[in-house]
Amino acid sequence: MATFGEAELPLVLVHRPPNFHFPFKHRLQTHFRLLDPLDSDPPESTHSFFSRHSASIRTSAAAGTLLSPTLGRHFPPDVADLAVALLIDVLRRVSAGFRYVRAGLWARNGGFPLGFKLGGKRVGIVGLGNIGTEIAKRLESFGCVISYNSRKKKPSVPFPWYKNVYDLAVNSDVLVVCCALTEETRHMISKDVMTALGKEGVIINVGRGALIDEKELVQLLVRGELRGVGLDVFESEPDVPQELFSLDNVVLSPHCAVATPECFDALEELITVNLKAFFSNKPLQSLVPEMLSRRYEVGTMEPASVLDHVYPKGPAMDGGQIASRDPRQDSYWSKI
Ligand SMILES: NC(=O)C1=CN([C@@H]2O[C@H](COP(=O)(O)OP(=O)(O)OC[C@H]3O[C@@H](n4cnc5c(N)ncnc54)[C@H](O)[C@@H]3O)[C@@H](O)[C@H]2O)C=CC1
Ligand SMILES: O=CC(=O)O
Repeated sequence: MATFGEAELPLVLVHRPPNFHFPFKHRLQTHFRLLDPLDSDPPESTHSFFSRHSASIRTSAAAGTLLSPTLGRHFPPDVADLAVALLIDVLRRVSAGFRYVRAGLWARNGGFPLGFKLGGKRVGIVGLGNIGTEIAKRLESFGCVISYNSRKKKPSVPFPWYKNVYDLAVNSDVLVVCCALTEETRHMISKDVMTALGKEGVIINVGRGALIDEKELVQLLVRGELRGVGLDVFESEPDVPQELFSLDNVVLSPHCAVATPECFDALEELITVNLKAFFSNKPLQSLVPEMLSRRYEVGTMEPASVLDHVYPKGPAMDGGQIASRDPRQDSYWSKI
């Protein structure tokens, strides 16, 4: 069995969802020695890798666990920009107009069907967290009327709150979906909710695909029972329902709302700073609630049980992040 104890660089065990491809891995490798169970052949779960190499990891100099919010403060503006871009595209038919021009239909057939105004639309935000707040800020400045649904009314927020997403849909022209995916929120945008939004309704989803009942969404679109949708996320990424490809009122992007080089640079910087602070016993730049940010000293706990301790119910892998089930938090993730 390999031993990791003699590595000169601090040893970091990477715990990531399979579909997160860690764009800055090479740069982090100049500071840390990364052990990524998913790079094993065949790929392994973090738990089994941890157990298998437990003895070596325990004798390495820096046994401990670091969990800290990483993207949190960097990505919401980028995700919000894409959500607004999708909404403007659906309403003003930007991509559809491009296809029309490119196919030579403008010259052949003349005028293109009118798009719809953004200003004045009643936008219901599903999940007014970091991203939802950025979206609200942007859309308010376009003259939209904002309201939201979340588990609880947020006392400092001026927008009307709807206790359930159905009532939010009844009172909205647009639903922007950006809440965390949990057992509770899976398929929260159900057929009933979409029907309540109505034939002139638009849905934008930058949260997670499974927040929407995708089969029902496709059926409603095929039957012309929604004005349009803009989707960055899908239930079985990267598989996208084929029916969507031929619909002109559908705008699709490949789960890239967060993916700007600026965001990844900031993320890499934050991860590096946090890991360096961790290895030199200094305070982290970004902290998670106490329960998740403990340091486990060598020998005080079996490494495998550290993960069980941090995720008492097991990590909720939702397709792009590790979401905590801790009810005190809205969502939590760590890319490392
Ligand atoms: N498309 C992309 O590239 C990205 C997508 N995301 C997704 O966006 C989600 C939201 O991110 P943030 O705003 O930063 O998270 P956040 O934790 O700040 O906000 C989540 C919001 O969801 C709400 N929420 C949770 N459970 C709910 C429920 N049962 N009903 C109604 N609302 C509920 C919470 O009240 C909270 O306001 C993430 O969980 C992630 O899935 C995040 C980053 C990038
Ligand atoms: O969807 C991306 C994420 O960081 O979450």
